[in-house]
Amino acid sequence: MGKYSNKNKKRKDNRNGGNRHNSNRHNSNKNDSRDNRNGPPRVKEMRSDRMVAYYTYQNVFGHGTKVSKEEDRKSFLEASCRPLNASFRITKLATPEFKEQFTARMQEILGSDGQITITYDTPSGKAVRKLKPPQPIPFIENGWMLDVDRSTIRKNKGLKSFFEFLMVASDSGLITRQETVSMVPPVALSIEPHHLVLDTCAAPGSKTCQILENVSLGSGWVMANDVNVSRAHMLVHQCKRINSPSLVVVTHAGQEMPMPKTFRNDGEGNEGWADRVLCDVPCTGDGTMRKNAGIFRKWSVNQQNNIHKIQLDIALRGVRQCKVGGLVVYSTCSMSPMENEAVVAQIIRETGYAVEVEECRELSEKGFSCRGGMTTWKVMDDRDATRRHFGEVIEDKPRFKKGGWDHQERQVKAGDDDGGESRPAKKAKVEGQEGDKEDPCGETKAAEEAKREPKNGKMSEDGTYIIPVYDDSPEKWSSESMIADCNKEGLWEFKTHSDVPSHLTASIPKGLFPPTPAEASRMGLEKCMRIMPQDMDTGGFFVTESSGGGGQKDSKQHNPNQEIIPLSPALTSSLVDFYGLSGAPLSCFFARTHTAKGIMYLHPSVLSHLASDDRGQYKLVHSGVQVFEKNSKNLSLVPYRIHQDGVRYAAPYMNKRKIQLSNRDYCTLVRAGIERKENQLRTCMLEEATRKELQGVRSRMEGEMRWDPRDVLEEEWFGRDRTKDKEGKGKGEEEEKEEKGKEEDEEDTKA
Ligand SMILES: C[S@@+](CC[C@H](N)C(=O)[O-])C[C@H]1O[C@@H](n2cnc3c(N)ncnc32)[C@H](O)[C@@H]1O
Repeated sequence: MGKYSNKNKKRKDNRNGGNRHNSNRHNSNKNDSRDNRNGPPRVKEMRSDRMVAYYTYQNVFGHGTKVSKEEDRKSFLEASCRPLNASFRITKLATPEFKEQFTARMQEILGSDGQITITYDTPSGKAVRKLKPPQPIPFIENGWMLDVDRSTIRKNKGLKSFFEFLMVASDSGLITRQETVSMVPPVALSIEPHHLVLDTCAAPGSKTCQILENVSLGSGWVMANDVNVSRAHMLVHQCKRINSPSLVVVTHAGQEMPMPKTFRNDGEGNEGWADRVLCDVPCTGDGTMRKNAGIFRKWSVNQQNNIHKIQLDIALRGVRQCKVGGLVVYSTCSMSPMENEAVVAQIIRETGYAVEVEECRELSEKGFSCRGGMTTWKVMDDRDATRRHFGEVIEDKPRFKKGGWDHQERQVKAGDDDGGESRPAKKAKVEGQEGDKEDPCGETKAAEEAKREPKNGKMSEDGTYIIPVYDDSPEKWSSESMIADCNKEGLWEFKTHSDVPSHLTASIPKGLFPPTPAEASRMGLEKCMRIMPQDMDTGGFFVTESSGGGGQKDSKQHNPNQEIIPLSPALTSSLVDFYGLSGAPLSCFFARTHTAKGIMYLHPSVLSHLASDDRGQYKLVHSGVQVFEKNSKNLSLVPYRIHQDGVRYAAPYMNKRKIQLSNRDYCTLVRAGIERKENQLRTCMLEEATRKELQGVRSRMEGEMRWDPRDVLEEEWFGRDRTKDKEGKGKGEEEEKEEKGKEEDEEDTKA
């Protein structure tokens, strides 16, 4: 009881704005968490005074909405502290029947209003809430939003069957669990089936999948890139659910994406190759605070300033790859103008206004609610970050004097980072400036660390979190007061670029500053789309659609790393003979290694694009869909067998080794497979009834093919009679049984 009272007291303090700078705050949260094992649930405050002071002074609250800035800030704080509701899309590739059945089943499980209740923690113990039915997302085709967050779906017993149902549908590739705002950029790209699309920062790949669904049914294709090789493999894994030959995955720094010769800017042409380019760039991610509660604590202005340059370079390279007249979408999950409007403004400047911000009608016509972009903002520096890094500053006067840096004030005294010795600070090593410059994981360190914080998904909206309250009196909204609040949090403004001390000009370049009124009137930044958490009950997000392309010189080259190996004529003709392939696009079949373990199929126009890469610049991570697989087992009957991933690209051309299974027989095979897997059995150990059914299927298959698949295949490929072989070696009964079991295993796998 005592512990609980303390927490209540703390809550009260916080509500009154007390204890803001308590350095033990995070430790006490840890204790809360420990106490929670036996006592009442933990109460945690979601608060970043620095972040609120910064966005208040940036005029983010009240911008682009009819609501007053006070109300807007309140609803922002209220929404930010609530766990993010889960959402998903039924993919474009799903049949209308599936969509119908899926929706009906989902509604059956979740029921109408109030059928399912969930239990959650409040400061006074457990409480129960009725779940509202899932709602369609009006601006996303087949998009659905649930009335519960992901973590609760996973953990709540009442939602177990729904969770399992979702997982099965998701594993089958027919639905994609994806955050609502993350579905927006692919829609803004207005992709048509014939489009060639470049996704510059693609991992883990939810947007790539969405794009791929749109081009997979046409002649278009997607090049998905990510600088981080292991994340690029995650992307391959994610996209495997779609199994499309229209995807190629490469790994490059987005700002150095190679440009094949045909499209190179050699002074004559200025054309790019992509119809659509998505630059969903790495960012500080403060819009994801509803998923990553730690964002509140780790939030930093310097991270935003530092990441601006890389975002700009990736976007400029994306623009260069885009055909003139194509569309480039730039997006982040950050709310900061430094990572958003400032990048867009600089793209426009650097391309000599060749790029124009477009209005995205497709979204606005479908009830999509967002705010326009900002046309002006404040450039600030987190002075506390410098102090935190070096230890206490001896002379605690304003250090950034107009026109320069006061060297006297760079003396620091003993601090954690300095080994206890007083010495001059290391040059320009300010938090986030070096180490955080390019984070291979796609997020700044703060965003990464924030993920390790407790998720707010565990909490409910009804009081478990304390929503921070700020003084809303008119004088608190005056410029002076807002600046004072920022300064108190260590944030200092640079009015112009000439105020920036020389050691900070790398992280605070001229391009970070807002446009002049004349520039702003030409830039159209108000057509950018700012999504605040309170607008549509989502995360925070920023999207800009712009037209135009070209405008940048081609630069660096990469080492050749080709992985596309044409098949030998002998291998091709044996495949053609064996499977009776007729009319198949054989030139699109290739291997990735010289041992040709897998035979892949890639869309012809992707192949021709890669062929135009005369210098072998593309570093390929993945290309095409596997159609055949080398059969390496001892008892192999078929040197190359059909691979499940690419069966639909080979089957239409096969005139041999193909039979039509009845639905009943198909179900028998699947059921036997499940039974075998669940009980970890071999086929010969299955229930008698199942074995009999399987025998029936086998004889019907053999009847349809008019030969025993095993004997004929073995004779064809190995020129020997299997029965004689067995007799000749005089195998024992046990050995034969074992072998038969293995063969049956293989047969089942093939089926
Ligand atoms: C915001 S995430 C992209 C999310 C992705 N578009 C999706 O929908 O799943 C940013 C990605 O950019 C990658 N990245 C970071 N720096 C990069 C760079 N210089 N060039 C290309 N990709 C980069 C990161 O590895 C990360 O996967």
